[in-house]
Amino acid sequence: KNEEQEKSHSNSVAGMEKLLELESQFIEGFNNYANEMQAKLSLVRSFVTAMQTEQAKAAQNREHYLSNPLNAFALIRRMHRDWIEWKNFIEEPMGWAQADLINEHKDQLPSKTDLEDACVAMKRLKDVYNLKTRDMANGLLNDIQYNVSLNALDTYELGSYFHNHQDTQLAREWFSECSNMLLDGEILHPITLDQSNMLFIFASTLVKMKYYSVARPLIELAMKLANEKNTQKILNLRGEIERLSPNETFAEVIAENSTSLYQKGCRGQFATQSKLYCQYKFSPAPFLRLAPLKMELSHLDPLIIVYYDVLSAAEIKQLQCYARPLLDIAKVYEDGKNVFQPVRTSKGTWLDRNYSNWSRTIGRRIEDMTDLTLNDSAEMQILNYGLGGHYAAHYDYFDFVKENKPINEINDRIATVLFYLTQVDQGGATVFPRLQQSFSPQPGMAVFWLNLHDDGTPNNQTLHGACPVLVGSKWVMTQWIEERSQIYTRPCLKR
Ligand SMILES: O=C(O)CCC(=O)C(=O)O
Ligand SMILES: [Fe+2]
Repeated sequence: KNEEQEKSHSNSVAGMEKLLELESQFIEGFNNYANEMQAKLSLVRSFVTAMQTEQAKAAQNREHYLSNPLNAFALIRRMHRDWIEWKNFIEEPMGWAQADLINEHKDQLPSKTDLEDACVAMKRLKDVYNLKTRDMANGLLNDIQYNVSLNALDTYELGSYFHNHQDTQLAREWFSECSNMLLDGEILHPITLDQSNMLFIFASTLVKMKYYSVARPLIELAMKLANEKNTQKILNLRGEIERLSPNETFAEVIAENSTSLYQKGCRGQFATQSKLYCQYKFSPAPFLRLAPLKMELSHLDPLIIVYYDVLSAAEIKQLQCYARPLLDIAKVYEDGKNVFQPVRTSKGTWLDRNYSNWSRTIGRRIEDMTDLTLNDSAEMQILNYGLGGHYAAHYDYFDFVKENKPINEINDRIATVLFYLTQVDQGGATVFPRLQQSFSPQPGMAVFWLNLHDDGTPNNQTLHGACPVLVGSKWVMTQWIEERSQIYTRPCLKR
């Protein structure tokens, strides 16, 4: 199970590039397979033609034909040798190299869990952004039409997943999309030759699941395409649908009025407040006199400050190059340890600030931005989100009160700095639902906020989350800053 989570293909867009590369190898293999078949086919065809010509010559008068010693000798030789060789030729296995190629990479292929995660991510996108199933299937995502659509097999997979997970309303919607595609002439399975039988099988599955109204038009089409062999069973199924369909139950469609503040934020529906003010930050480092930081005060309690152009394009490239080969499933802290949880779907890696000169520079800049020290703080974490990748609303502090820790062991995360390395085409905002604040990623921008009150207790107004990425590859870097080493510069105040 653990190993499977390490792979978790859908959890990072950059991580999925490996799959695309692998598929390109498979395609090349299949192309070779097709070429081999074609070569074999043309050999067979030319042999058949030659033999037919010979037969035609003989047909006029067989005895006369065979009375020529050349014809007689050739026939005997052919019948002794050639046909056996052709038999061997036919039996020669084909496509083994290609099958081996796939077999060798079997454990790099997405698992059942990966596919299920991907289905869950599709539902998350639908729910958070209030998308219609039909629009999703057709590549219309939040009013932007992409030149991409799902095919019948994709929609069938989603229908089956939601059916198996008791979401019959959603299952019906995806099966209906699948059915519409089939009625438009799409093929459900590329390896079936008998279209009518394929429709029959799909319709009987739908009948078993009690989606009679989705099955009905399919069975009509199957009837049209039927051959003698399957007419009777199609007729039987049609009868069954007529008999059962009055009992069909439709799940109640829940009116869309329960939009949470989090969802509103993700949809960009918070009233756009004027940010408090903007200024240049010239201190504490003398260097800032020359290159002040552009900051925008966004919220006072908890304090939230946004910085613009605080990472250069070159630094962003460095960070991504460093992280790309090291991406591993991101975890969350729970009961004293770090574990994988579906509330956080991304891949990431840690970066020691002392890794190199450029990382040290970034570390110093964080201290300038925050007026805090990073002594004893954890490493920086670089993250890349995947299909519908998100981080559900959470706090960055630990809340040791809940954990019953003695006071001298308490060292909480006083602040967070969240850098955006990329822009996200759609979705992927960071939302503070209780403050009704949302931030859309822009490369080089950073959000800094304090997680604790001045007396060191957790400020639950800092609840925040990363909205699912609808379209894009979202890269961020976070620095969680710890409390205790701030003692000389920022002593905690009594309430
Ligand atoms: O990626 C984001 O927008 C937020 C990430 C975050 O909250 C975290 O990593 O703690
Ligand atoms: Fe966070």
